[in-house]
Amino acid sequence: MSVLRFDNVSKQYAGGHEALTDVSFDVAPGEMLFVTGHSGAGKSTLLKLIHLDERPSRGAVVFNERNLLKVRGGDVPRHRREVGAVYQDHRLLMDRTISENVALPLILRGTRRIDIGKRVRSVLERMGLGHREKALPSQLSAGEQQRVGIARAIVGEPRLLVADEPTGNLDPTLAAEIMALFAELPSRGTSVLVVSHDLALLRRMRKRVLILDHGRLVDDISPQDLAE
Ligand SMILES: Nc1ncnc2c1ncn2[C@@H]1O[C@H](COP(=O)(O)OP(=O)(O)OP(=O)(O)O)[C@@H](O)[C@H]1O
Repeated sequence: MSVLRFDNVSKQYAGGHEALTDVSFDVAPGEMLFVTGHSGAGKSTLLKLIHLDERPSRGAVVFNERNLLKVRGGDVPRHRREVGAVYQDHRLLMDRTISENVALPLILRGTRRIDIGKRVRSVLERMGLGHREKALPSQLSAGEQQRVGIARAIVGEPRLLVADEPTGNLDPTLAAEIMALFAELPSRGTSVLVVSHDLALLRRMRKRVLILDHGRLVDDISPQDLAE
């Protein structure tokens, strides 16, 4: 069983541009992998299809054995709660405290108040932010803000975490720290798919790498091949 499967997926935008062509791959439970490629290769489009910001023109995106084409408009928010997302610009609510930001997905899900408190504290501890619960995002460094974004994405224990250039604006030490946090998630049952064009990072991480070129999946490199 896979967490995510792309079956011959193509995506043509309204203007006629084909951003993805016949893309097929599987993500296993507890797997971490990267997607890379030149600017315009189709990386963000691939994430948009997973997040249901866009729908495929042909083929199927299957998440947890459910064809996402069958997810109707009203069920899209529920699907999005099953997929944690981390962005380069982390999109925190600037007028809410760190713990309020992290609690948001649980509040939306209707989790009991007492459980929300426990889970938020626990995930903030894991991210090394236990002492900043009451701070506002503007009082944190860029790396800390990014960790809050990750805490918010994983607090609901999603089956899959997707991240779009999550270390793009961080220095190499902080980037390595964030990647180490991601690398821990598979052992907790969350698969992780990271879009990055940082080749040095990809080599260092030694995880599976999918390479997109003009919308086609041209390579699927296993960690063993990378290590050679
Ligand atoms: N809404 C849209 N309408 C029309 N064309 C689009 C749309 N979004 C993306 N495209 C085109 O689809 C192609 C793939 O775009 P996409 O954003 O997926 O690439 P990317 O690999 O994420 O690029 P980057 O690394 O620069 O973010 C590009 O040629 C882009 O211009």
